Amino acid sequence: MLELKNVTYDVIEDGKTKRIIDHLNLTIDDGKFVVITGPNGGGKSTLAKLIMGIGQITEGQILFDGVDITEKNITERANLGLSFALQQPVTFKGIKVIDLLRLAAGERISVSEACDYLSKVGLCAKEYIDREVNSSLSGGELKRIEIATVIARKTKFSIFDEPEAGIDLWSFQNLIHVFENIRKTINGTVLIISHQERILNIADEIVVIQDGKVKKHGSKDEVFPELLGTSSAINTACSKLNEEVSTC
Ligand SMILES: Nc1ncnc2c1ncn2[C@@H]1O[C@H](COP(=O)(O)OP(=O)(O)OP(=O)(O)O)[C@@H](O)[C@H]1O
Repeated sequence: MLELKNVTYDVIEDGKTKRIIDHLNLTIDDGKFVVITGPNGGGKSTLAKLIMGIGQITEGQILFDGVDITEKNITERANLGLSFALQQPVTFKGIKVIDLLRLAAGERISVSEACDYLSKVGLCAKEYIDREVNSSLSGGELKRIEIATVIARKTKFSIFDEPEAGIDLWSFQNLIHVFENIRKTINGTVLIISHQERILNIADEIVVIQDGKVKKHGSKDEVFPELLGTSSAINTACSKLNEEVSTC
């Protein structure tokens, strides 16, 4: 279980304190598939990073399985079972895709196992397995490779920050199947930041973050209808429109 208690995060901008996360309380139970959504700039990515230890909270407490991880660094949190796929994935010059997947899995997995992870995220494995994880890969390819590494880690708690970002509409259809599959097969907890209706639609719970606070948290059936007509719904409508235009 992940518990955020009174979590506050301030930064200094132009000499002034800017509050990004504001006394936020949130509990995420084990084994849940939770989607965080909300307006741009509401604090979702910042919150995900703070859970992973990328940045130190100003006030409050973060507990993971009852252990206070507030002061723990990224490596310690990763070792306790947290994984994170960034909104903007990073490159690893000199490291091949297969090496990265082996590092993520924590063992020397076979080429065929590594290929399975790549296939899960819709990549034609043999074309990528020996590629270097550098800037020669497109944003969408890097994103999918990063998602594959998080799947390979098989940790208790996986965070995906906007997995749809930078992924084309055709691959997005595959990605939905990836997350539907993760939902069915994963033993741990999954926390996804997303604006996409199809991802929101497979959630157990939806959390709406706005102005650094939890505006709403409840079951999908409770929260989802209220989101219709908001930016999330508009994003979806735009995606559908783009899809129609591109198939013309
Ligand atoms: N280090 C920082 N210094 C100043 N402002 C910051 C910093 N980090 C985040 N912010 C601001 O905090 C707010 C929340 O940012 P964040 O990226 O968490 O939003 P978000 O909800 O993930 O948005 P989006 O849906 O657009 O990805 C934004 O206004 C952002 O500009």
